[in-house]
Amino acid sequence: MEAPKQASSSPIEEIAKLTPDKVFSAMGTAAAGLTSDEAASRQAQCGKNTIQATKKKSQVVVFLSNFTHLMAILLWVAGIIAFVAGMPELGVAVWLVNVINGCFSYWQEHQADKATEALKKMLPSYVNVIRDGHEQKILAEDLVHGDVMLLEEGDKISADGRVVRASDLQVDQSTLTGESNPVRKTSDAVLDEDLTASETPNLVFEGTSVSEGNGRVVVTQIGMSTEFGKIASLTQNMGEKQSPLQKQLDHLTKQITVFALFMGIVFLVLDVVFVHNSIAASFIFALGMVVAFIPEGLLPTVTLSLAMAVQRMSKRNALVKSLSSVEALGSTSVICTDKTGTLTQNEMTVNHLWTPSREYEVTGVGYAPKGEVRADGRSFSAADDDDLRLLLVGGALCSNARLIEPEKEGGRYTVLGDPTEACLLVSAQKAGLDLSEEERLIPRVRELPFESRRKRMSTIHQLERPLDGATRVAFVKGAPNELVRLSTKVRVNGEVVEMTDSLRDKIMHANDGYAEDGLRVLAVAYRPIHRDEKGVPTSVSEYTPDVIEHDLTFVGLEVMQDPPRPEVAAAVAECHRAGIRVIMITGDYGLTAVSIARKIGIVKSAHPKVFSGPELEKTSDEELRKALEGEVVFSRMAPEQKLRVVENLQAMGEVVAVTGDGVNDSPALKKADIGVAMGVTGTDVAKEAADMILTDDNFASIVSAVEEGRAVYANIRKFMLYILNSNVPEAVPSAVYLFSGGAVPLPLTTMQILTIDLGTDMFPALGLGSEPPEKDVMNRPPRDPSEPLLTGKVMRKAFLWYGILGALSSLGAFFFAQWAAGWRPGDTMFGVGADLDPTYVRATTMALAAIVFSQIGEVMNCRTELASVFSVGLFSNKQVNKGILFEVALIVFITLFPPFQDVFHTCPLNAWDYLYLVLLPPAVLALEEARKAIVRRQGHYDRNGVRMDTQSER
Ligand SMILES: Nc1ncnc2c1ncn2[C@@H]1O[C@H](COP(=O)(O)OP(=O)(O)OP(=O)(O)O)[C@@H](O)[C@H]1O
Repeated sequence: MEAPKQASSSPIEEIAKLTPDKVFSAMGTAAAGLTSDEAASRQAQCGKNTIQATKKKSQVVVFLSNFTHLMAILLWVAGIIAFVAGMPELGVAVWLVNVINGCFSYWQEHQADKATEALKKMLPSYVNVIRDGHEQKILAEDLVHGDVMLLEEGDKISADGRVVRASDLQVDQSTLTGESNPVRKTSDAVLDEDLTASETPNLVFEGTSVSEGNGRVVVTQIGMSTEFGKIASLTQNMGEKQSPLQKQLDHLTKQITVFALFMGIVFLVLDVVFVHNSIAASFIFALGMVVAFIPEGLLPTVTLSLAMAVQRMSKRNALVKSLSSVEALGSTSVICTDKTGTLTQNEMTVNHLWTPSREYEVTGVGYAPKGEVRADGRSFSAADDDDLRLLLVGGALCSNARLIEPEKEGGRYTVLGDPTEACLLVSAQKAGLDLSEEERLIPRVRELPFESRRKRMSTIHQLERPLDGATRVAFVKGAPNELVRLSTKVRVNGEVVEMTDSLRDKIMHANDGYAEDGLRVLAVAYRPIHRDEKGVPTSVSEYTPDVIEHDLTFVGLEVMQDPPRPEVAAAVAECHRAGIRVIMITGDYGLTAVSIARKIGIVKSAHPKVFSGPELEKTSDEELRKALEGEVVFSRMAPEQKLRVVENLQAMGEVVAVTGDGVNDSPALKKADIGVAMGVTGTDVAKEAADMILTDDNFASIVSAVEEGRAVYANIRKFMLYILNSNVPEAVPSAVYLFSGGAVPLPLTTMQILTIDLGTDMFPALGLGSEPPEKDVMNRPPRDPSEPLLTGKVMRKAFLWYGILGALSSLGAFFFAQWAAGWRPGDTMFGVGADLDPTYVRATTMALAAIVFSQIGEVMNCRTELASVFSVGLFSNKQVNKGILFEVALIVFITLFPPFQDVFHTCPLNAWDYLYLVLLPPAVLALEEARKAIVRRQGHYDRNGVRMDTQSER
């Protein structure tokens, strides 16, 4: 083969002027594609087909941004004030808080970025090419110029290329041109010099997608030399948008910061008025309060817990594309799901064949062509029965799937392509047909591809031996009611007869019988095409469905089994417990749909409302919404109609997740709160429009993702509950000092408050972000998306319960130390007017240590909302355990070593002190466990927080 040429040396316009056969030689390739060796050598020369990321935001800028936001600036200023007020060690400490916080935030963001980057790599894109003479699936990044790429509806185009074969090929070029109407592409040479590249009808471009038809393309440009590569720098600069939760938190953080400033001013004034301290000393005191209240670390922790949830979801087969989807999943209230492949196994086996003259049984399971076709107590082969033969040949030749033989003896047969089509190949082989021989005798000359809207597909074949007097035939297969409607004749006992109403009834009666058993039925018909027929163009390339798909001769039915996935019934029941409705929207026939829906528990009533596509057209939005309030199944739906259902559900206030796989599903996927695309069978276009991709196409994975989504939200609440509650034990001792007019010396110094904020609180809090979903998380109704993150309930629990427990522990420790040294009520306390009094130092050390130890109990309390923490395992969260060890080590450390004792106003503690301290966590834990037990008993919940009496059904 001649030396490789990227079309950069032969301008794209030149390629457009060539006829298809010349294109091959110009690109050093052939209709049978490149050889693997040639492709490898071209890749070695020109590199991989990737769009290199343009310059990302500099890491230095990203790092520095963690030190320049509002809160950070406040802390910088606070440090300066401390210096000016003559407390340099405090200034250094405040700055240190800021630096550590900033580094920590940067690290968290970096982890979150890494997690999302890793996800992107989990969904590589593939392309079908011809190499070494046969069709293969390769990674898009391995495309080289000269590759012959096969395009089908829904494919994303992965390189620039010249079309060499097109069958109704239409391409959506909106990513390049902004024009959303699909553009028709042809393989003919283009001589018009005035066309721009994107206007040239025989060129296709990277980043665009096939909206209809199929075709073959010779790759002319890859990677950064494609048109898309050239403009990639423009699109890659689009920043990640903040999710609603992140926005809410940003806002909340600002509000709390303002509140902290307000509290600081109040404490300053009170200090001056009540304790008569100097303004400088009061400033320092107030500063401690401000720093204590500012919720540092809230936003990055939330970002990280969202990212961690995204990672956990990916392990459960759900790839989420943005962090905001995690939240929407948490509040999903309706899941609209299709049936085939999502609820069912999509491993089709034809188990019955039906013609107006006979019903056949087909034995054998799976895709192995082993089994037989039986009727009237004997085995039948295609050669025995003309109608049977036509049914099987028509079905098999009107298919694009391929059966792949197992590599090892005894292995499983697999399929390439649509399982609905693959099983037709299997049934034909079971009746003894040699399909490659049939393809040779009746070659396909054109395809009118399957469309969900038409619910059928046709292929046109050239005949050696005329059929019904014609030399061309169209095999049509599709939904039985559609084909019956389009048929004017029927094959009965080898003869062609006129279609009558009674024959129609007979066919539909047979169809309904199968459908009621949950079986999927496909009809096969044919249309002889006479050359001189009126209205039929002479050129096959001009055949359209309108021209071909009418006046059909009905042949028979292929009936296939597609059993529900075993895990789906439990997942549906889980949805119902979780207050989530499941609505089936399928292209399949109503009776089949209802039968499957009943088997998996989606419908329970005897006569659920069934809306078919055509019926929906005639229904007003008002009627539709009324129907949506009850049990309803949507059948024979065109993908476009999903959009209307989604819009109406959203108008009813529901948060909707919708599944889809085809090009036409995109509008509904985009409109949905959570668009869910199928990773295996979905088109690239659907995957691009979706928010989440199921790597196993399984409905149960959506439910797992919802569970994770709910857990994230719950964890963020737990985290906030924890970090807010410690504000109370930090503030109350200072308030006691203020309102006693200084008679009670300050139980916690400003440096000690910073110690809690800076060192001890952060790590256990982080651990709460990785708490796995609680057992009852799917037993609660969906979260109202408008509910604020910080509800009155959370604040009451944080401030009035956990916070007060912490404050009592801390004040108790302070007074305990004073009392142990001989102080009695009425006496002047140790430390009044004497900052370095040893008893006072011990008492403040105890006040500090008591907060840290009571926080150990609190973090355990925060881990579950209602369930006993023992039901999830007291030490089951490793992150929390590490956090606890860290905080205890830190507190022991700063009490033991003299330089730290000076800075933190601490001293070593004795055995009695430690006895007091170690009693705090169990006490705090026991009190909260008792409270939870009472609430559980009142509400009839079990130890796991799961309601015992009812399963909430909606
Ligand atoms: N490859 C095909 N060729 C011809 N007809 C088909 C093909 N696949 C499906 N059909 C027919 O078209 C109908 C609609 O198909 P569509 O893909 O929209 O939905 P579905 O596969 O039945 O189910 P779901 O919407 O739940 O995935 C099917 O019920 C079937 O009768």
